[in-house]
Amino acid sequence: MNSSTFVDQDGRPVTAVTAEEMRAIDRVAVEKIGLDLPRMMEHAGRGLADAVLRDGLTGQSDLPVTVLAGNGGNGGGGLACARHLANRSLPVEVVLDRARTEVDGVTAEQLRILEAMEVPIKSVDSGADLDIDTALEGVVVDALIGYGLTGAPRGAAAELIEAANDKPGTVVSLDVPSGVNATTGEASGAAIAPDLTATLALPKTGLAAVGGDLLLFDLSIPPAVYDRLDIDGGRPFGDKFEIPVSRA
Ligand SMILES: NC(=O)C1=CN([C@@H]2O[C@H](COP(=O)(O)OP(=O)(O)OC[C@H]3O[C@@H](n4cnc5c(N)ncnc54)[C@H](O)[C@@H]3O)[C@@H](O)[C@H]2O)[C@H](O)CC1
Ligand SMILES: [K+]
Repeated sequence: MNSSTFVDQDGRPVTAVTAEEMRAIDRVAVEKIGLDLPRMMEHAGRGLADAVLRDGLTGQSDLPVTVLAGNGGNGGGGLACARHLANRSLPVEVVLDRARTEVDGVTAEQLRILEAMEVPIKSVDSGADLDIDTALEGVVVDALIGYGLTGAPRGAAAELIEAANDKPGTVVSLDVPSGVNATTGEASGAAIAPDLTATLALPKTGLAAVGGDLLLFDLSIPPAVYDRLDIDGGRPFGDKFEIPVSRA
């Protein structure tokens, strides 16, 4: 995998990064620049909402958009997206892959905002109030797992991935389809087959092996971060905040 795996609309190469490189980019952004996770997550959530709203995806029916969320940075971006959609009067509901009490950190902060907004939040763990099949009939936003995947998806995350794939509706994944290894593109178990992936900062190398459309969203990471790591990040966004990207 190299920088010519992806190109922008004008055929210019867009650098791809592995999960390890992206983790290093995040670390330098936080530790050396002070660009903290909540700030980046807000960009992720807004970009994802924008991806869901484009192409009139949500105009297809009155069914709620279901945001599937895990407990990491990916889930937190999905929850921020849910806020933006709800603010546009779209019916939105959140399905967590764990009990509410098991969500922590910045992701729990995002969840508390949604609770205050009275956005419906269900949890696979709460059993009785969730029928997975009927919950996934509208557009599905996949924010269960991103580049933090370890091994094949387990438990409720695996169940939700399979249920989402069984539905005919549109699935939009945040950063990487859940269950797909961000570096290799391999899926060693259940993996989302997305219609669209909204990936962040730079495409992940593994996305070369994934189907569906690709949009790249800016997280506002300064070029100095890439310079410090000797990664040729380029300036893929030009004067935009998001660009379509294709597999070369
Ligand atoms: N600067 C950035 O790139 C930003 C990225 N964002 C998003 O954050 C994720 C990476 O976040 P991280 O917390 O490191 O990990 P994930 O959310 O991808 O995954 C952790 C999550 O997944 C669960 N999990 C992991 N493996 C499994 C498994 N085999 N089965 C079941 N569940 C699994 C784990 O329990 C956690 O719940 C990146 O992809 C971006 O989407 C930020 O939003 C903004 C900054
Ligand atoms: K995901």
